[in-house]
Amino acid sequence: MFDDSDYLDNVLNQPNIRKTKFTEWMKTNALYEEARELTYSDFPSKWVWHNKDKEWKLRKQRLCVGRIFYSHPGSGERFYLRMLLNIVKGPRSFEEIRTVNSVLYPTFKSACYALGLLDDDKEWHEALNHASYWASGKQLRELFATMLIFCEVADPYKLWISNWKLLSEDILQRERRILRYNDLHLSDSQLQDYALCDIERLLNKNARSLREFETMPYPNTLLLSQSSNRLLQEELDYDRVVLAEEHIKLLKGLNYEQRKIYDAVIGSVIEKKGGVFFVYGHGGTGKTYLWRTLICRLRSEGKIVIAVASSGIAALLLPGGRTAHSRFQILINITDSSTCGIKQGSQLANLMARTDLIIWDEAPMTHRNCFEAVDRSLRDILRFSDPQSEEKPFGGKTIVLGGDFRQILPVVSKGRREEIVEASVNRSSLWKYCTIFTLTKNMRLEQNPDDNAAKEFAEWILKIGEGELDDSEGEALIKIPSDLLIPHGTHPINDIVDAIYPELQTKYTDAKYLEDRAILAPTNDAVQDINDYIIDLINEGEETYLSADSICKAASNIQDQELMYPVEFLNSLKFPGIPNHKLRLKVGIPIMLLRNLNQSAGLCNGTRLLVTQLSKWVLEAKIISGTHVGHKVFIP
Ligand SMILES: Nc1ncnc2c1ncn2[C@@H]1O[C@H](COP(=O)(O)OP(=O)(O)OP(=O)(O)O)[C@@H](O)[C@H]1O
Repeated sequence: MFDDSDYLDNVLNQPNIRKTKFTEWMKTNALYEEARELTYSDFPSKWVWHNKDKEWKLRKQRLCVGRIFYSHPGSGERFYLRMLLNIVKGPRSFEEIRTVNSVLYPTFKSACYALGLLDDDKEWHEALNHASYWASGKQLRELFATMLIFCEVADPYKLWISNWKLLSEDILQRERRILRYNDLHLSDSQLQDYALCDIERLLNKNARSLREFETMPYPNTLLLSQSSNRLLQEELDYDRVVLAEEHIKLLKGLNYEQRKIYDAVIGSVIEKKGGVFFVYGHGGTGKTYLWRTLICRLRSEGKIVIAVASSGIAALLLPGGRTAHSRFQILINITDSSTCGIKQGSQLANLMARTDLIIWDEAPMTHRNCFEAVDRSLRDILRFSDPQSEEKPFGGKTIVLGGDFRQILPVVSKGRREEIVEASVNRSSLWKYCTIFTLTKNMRLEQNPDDNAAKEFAEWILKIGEGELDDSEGEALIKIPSDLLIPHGTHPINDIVDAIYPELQTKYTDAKYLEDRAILAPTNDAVQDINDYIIDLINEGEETYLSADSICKAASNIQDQELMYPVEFLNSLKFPGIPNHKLRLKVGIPIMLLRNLNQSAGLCNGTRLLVTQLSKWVLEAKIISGTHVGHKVFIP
């Protein structure tokens, strides 16, 4: 305490003036082991500040929430120190606050960066650099394209120009091999052109282009034009002999119901009659098997089949499958008068014009507006080559929709039951054109006819779908048979992990063991608890990844929004589909991707992978589910 009239020197020389809550916090950390388990923001939850003695003492009662004074991002080191105080536990000095993984950093900002808390291009430079120890030039180009699409790189040109040598290190050898000319020499600008060409193609597969990144150079158009019909080429680039052989095998296996559908669809394609078919069958009735038979037959004859599914993970089960949204360029915010983003005269429009069959799996999951948008777009594109197309559903193409209405219906945000039903494909004006086929025989059970438990389960689940377990309309309580439940004792997480992953510590390196099991949890918090528990069981070095969260400046014009949303608040937010601020990983653990990173490489929302190497800025993982099992990929 001091008065206005006191001399400044006297005030500054008071014995307690140098003791602040903050400096005493570090002193307390030095004195008490138990104090060192808390961050500065958590400290008041267990310790209380005694202003008279200028001392922190252990709290005896009541819980308390700590709050650190706000510091504006423009205030430099103070802002970064504040950021660290939400993370660092128990430091005894300023130096310890700036120490990350035993390295003392010169500034709080550089320590924040080392922890991955800053959104800065330096991290993408380092990710490419780290990955170059493990990855080939081709894999690095894929990583670079992923960064351009998903990582909001601030200066793509700088990233390119500082790393182009790494990104093109395999190109000279590749071209020598292709041209069978061992003395081939390529100049730096030619090497850059080839690498940029590859990157442009990778971006095109995700409906993006280098042209969108203003500072990035565009490759020599002559080189690119060698693959001008890339989309068509991709769809025609199948080994017809292998497909023909596979088709013979699959065709022999078709059951009566599948064969009837096969004949109807093939007839429609061959006679170019067009038509909309809907194949309705519950899980295991052989829809995917039927799609594969149709696809093998037509592709082996050089015909084009576009195979799409409503979700990325279902698309992976189809040979050459993509999500419907990405293949048809369907808008995310779709209305009942939308069309797709397919431009007349574009490669995609040409591909559509040449398409013989469209297969759309899991159709009941998709909003009817999407089918109607594709229908409108196809009529519009095809009327140039055949004016009558405008009058025909889907412009006269043959289209097969498949799925099961007992499973997931379209997601209507905060929608009531009627709204969800109204959004389904069978409420669309196109439904009247549909020829409906039903598959009833569970072929999955046929493979193990003696597995009575599987049979009972399949019957039970079907009864739920048919509403036969309860008479009530709408919501109902379903009693789960006791043999399907995991009995739990005092530690439910331990019980569920033990039941699903027995002997985890010895078996976690076995990809098959991991591929066959999964725990589904209803909330992110439950996922976090289970993940933390499992990660602690695995005896490997751990790497922690923190997100760099900030408010999108374009999203609103509110002044002082940094003040309203301090960083630790943003970090504490948890959203479905987005990992929490802190992600703990170890080599050997299975992970699931939450974005459609690169569908043609099998990387989509739901793909399961096994972590094989970890660096601070990039991780290497092996795919363990879908069509690209065994492939190694790099994720920034
Ligand atoms: N005609 C058939 N001959 C032999 N095996 C078949 C046949 N039809 C399906 N199967 C096999 O039965 C299993 C289930 O089939 P499939 O995956 O095609 O069913 P589905 O209807 O797509 O199932 P879900 O809806 O659960 O994805 C697969 O292992 C598949 O290989």
